[in-house]
Amino acid sequence: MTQSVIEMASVSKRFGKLNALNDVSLTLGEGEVLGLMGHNGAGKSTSMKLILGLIRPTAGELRVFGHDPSGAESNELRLRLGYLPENVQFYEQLSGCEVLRYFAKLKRAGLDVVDSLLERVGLTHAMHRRVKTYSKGMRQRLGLAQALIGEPRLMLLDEPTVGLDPMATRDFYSMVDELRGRGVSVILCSHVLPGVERHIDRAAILGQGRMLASGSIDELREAANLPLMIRLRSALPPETLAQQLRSFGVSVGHGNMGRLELAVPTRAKVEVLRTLMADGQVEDIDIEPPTLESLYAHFDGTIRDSSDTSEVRMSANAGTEGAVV
Ligand SMILES: Nc1ncnc2c1ncn2[C@@H]1O[C@H](COP(=O)(O)OP(=O)(O)OP(=O)(O)O)[C@@H](O)[C@H]1O
Repeated sequence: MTQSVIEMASVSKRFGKLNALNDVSLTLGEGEVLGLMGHNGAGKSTSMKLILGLIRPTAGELRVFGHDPSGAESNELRLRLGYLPENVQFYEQLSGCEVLRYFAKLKRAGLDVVDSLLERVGLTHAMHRRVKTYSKGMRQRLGLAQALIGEPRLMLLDEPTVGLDPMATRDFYSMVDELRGRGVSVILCSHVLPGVERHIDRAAILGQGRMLASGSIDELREAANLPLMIRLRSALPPETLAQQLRSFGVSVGHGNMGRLELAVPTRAKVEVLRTLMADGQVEDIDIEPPTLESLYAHFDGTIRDSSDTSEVRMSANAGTEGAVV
């Protein structure tokens, strides 16, 4: 059992009459990476600001490294945090190097870290150029470098890959893996980040200020009970396949490039594969478990579909687009 870096118990945050967060509980252990997801206005940034100690909860208990983040130790505590805000802004007239030196001084870190951080985020070539000449992706890289100053033990990254090209996104996730390997805890905050699931230990999905679901991807898959997709090419007509697989609760639809798409209840996976392979008619096959995007859509949909937002349904969804049966 790792030590808790964040303990949030039944936290609510009101802004006037608006309930931005409602009875939210969350824990984060040492070296854990959490994907915090939710629609616009779901309460992600509010959660970040609470953890940073910039605002206080209206109700509930919040501890970061065992302390109240807006209490007497808040300044010391923040030295252990790295924060990349959404839409990061810098002093436009300063160079990238000067920006990092400025933040290094604020964080009481040595200035010698600046060059290596710029190299780490691929900005060495532009370090003496003014930030006003930087592209969106370069600003985002500078923001990441800023968040890494002082070797933080907890990183809060709000929409970290916005503006990054595919190579930079890949480098970013390698950095997350490396941080995790060093025992740094990370919260990645986003609507949904494509490709993030391999790099997170757990996901937490917020909707209208409530925690809709949280757990490992496997736990979320189990709770959502979404079908896995099997895409295949077969010599058999779709109707025959549908007939063969009906008793397993499989629905068969048409996919791209003449392939068939089978929505298969997870519990029936092995039996379905056995049946498909038995007659030797399958020419090509791919199996795709429910993605994080589909899990997010599922849990987010539960609250959007529900008129009473205090009661969240976790219903199974075993349908597929364009089903032929
Ligand atoms: N300082 C504030 N005063 C009043 N309302 C606020 C304040 N900050 C946030 N809110 C409201 O609280 C709710 C949650 O906002 P929050 O910024 O946490 O959402 P979010 O999930 O980060 O959204 P986004 O994805 O758009 O960044 C929203 O309805 C927002 O308008």
